[in-house]
Amino acid sequence: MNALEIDHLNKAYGSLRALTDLTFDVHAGEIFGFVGSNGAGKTTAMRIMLGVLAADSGQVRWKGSELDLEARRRVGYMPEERGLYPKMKVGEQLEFLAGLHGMSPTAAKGAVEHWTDRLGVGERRGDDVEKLSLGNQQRVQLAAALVHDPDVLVLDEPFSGLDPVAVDVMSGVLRERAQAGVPVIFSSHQLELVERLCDRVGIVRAGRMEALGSIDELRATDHPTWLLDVDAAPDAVMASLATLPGLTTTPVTEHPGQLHVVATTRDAEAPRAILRAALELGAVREFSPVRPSLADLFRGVVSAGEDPAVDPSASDAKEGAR
Ligand SMILES: Nc1ncnc2c1ncn2[C@@H]1O[C@H](COP(=O)(O)OP(=O)(O)OP(=O)(O)O)[C@@H](O)[C@H]1O
Repeated sequence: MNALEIDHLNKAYGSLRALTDLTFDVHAGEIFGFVGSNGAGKTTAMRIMLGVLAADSGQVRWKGSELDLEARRRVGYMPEERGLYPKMKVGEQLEFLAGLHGMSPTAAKGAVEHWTDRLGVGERRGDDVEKLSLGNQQRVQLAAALVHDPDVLVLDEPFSGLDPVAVDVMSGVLRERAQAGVPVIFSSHQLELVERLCDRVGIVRAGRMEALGSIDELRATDHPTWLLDVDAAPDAVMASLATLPGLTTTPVTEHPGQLHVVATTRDAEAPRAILRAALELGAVREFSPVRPSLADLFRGVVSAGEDPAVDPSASDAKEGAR
């Protein structure tokens, strides 16, 4: 099987369970988005995939065989902590790293020229890494992950801190690598980007894989939601809908007067019942299904595990502070 398989990984740091039975695979040629709140376990899982951290149990396989040291040389990895030597020249450093992956000096030089040009840092090959802006250092870091033409790409937050042009360049490179048959997995908190770029997504919460699939597959398992705008007092609409079974209604913060109606059970009759109840109160200005974004789906998955006693805005504040 041409896939990177992550099979029942468990990992604890002392008494903290960082991963619990984490299982998923990334197929050859697909871009997989690995998302989750801060501390959900993404970096831990990616470090285990690379072999820089040992799992307590579970396996990582590539093409059906456990990833051994030799196979790991064929993986391109972009670590979250970034790992470039600040006082070494960009070109020399990349050639050195390519050599560690077994490339000849001539092949390494050609590959370094190719990738630095492709990633827009060709002009900086003769500069020390520390003289580059953080975004350009990140482009060099991606070049380091790509320079040995890896069979698998594992990238920890490759898009954080990049300007929109660099995001486009990086997205183009990942698409191109996937089209060449490479499984690409990357973590990110930029959910719009993940939604745009990825074939499949995995949402982790507290070390467990809580949702897995294409965005459309995740939408299909989500609770159907409608936007409702009635010419009547919102409180009266909410009170009326509260009498119907299996529905929860919340005001849309950005648009006073509009409501989101969520069906907590799947009932084909629900839209008709909502519309009937609304029409009894006033003219219906809008009634339409809401297509949840990945950010909406993510919030649903994360809030499903929240302790109701905990103020949910606290975790938003943490996300926003990143
Ligand atoms: N070396 C370590 N020692 C102890 N605990 C650790 C260590 N590394 C990570 N952890 C803990 O393990 C959990 C998972 O951390 P991890 O860095 O894998 O999460 P993450 O999903 O990558 O988070 P972020 O999005 O913030 O980068 C967190 O609770 C973290 O505090």
